[in-house]
Amino acid sequence: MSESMTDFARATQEILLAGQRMDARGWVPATAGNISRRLPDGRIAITRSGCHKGFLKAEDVITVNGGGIAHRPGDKPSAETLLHCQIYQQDPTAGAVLHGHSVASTVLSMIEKSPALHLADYEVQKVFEGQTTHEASVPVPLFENDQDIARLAQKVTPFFGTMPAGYIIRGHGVYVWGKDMPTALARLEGLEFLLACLLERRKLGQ
Ligand SMILES: CSCCC(=O)C(=O)COP(=O)(O)O
Ligand SMILES: [Zn+2]
Repeated sequence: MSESMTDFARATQEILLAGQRMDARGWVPATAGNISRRLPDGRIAITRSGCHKGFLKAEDVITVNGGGIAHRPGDKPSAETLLHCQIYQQDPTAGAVLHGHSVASTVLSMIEKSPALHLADYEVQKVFEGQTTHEASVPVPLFENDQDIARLAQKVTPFFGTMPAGYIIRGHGVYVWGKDMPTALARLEGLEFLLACLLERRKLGQ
């Protein structure tokens, strides 16, 4: 097996396990969500469009170039591939990207009319990039949903460097990334925990 095949096989296993974990938490209902991993040679391993992320098979992971074009003709990558490519392009440290559609991210982003949610006073916010204290306020930008993913990506571009917890697409879901899959998963779990806390507090009228 060549070195690049080994990297792809390892990334594929990480993507399959991440899909199972996200499914177990209820964050990728039906065929929602997508998952990717940057390979050392610059290719991006990403889920095929339309697969259930809890039941991914190795053949459901394919590779695209930095512009989101599949290396193998006929392969159909995630409909949101350009958002993954954008993160890898804008953040050279990013090695894994996770996108989910949790109840909390969907409901909160539809209730909240301002352009961001703010996470403050929670110990868990230290899971995010550069965060060392609960005393900080971590903004999570909210972008309007758009079926034109290239146009949506343009709206996100100016925010890179200011999104330690990722971002949310209104009525749609979260995007989170990290240097590797464990880091991205930890950030997703941290963000989803905090969104669930915010939702509980809203229900309590706080
Ligand atoms: C049924 S969810 C609608 C599409 C979506 O938002 C998503 O995350 C999954 O799309 P993909 O093409 O990656 O399967
Ligand atoms: Zn989606």
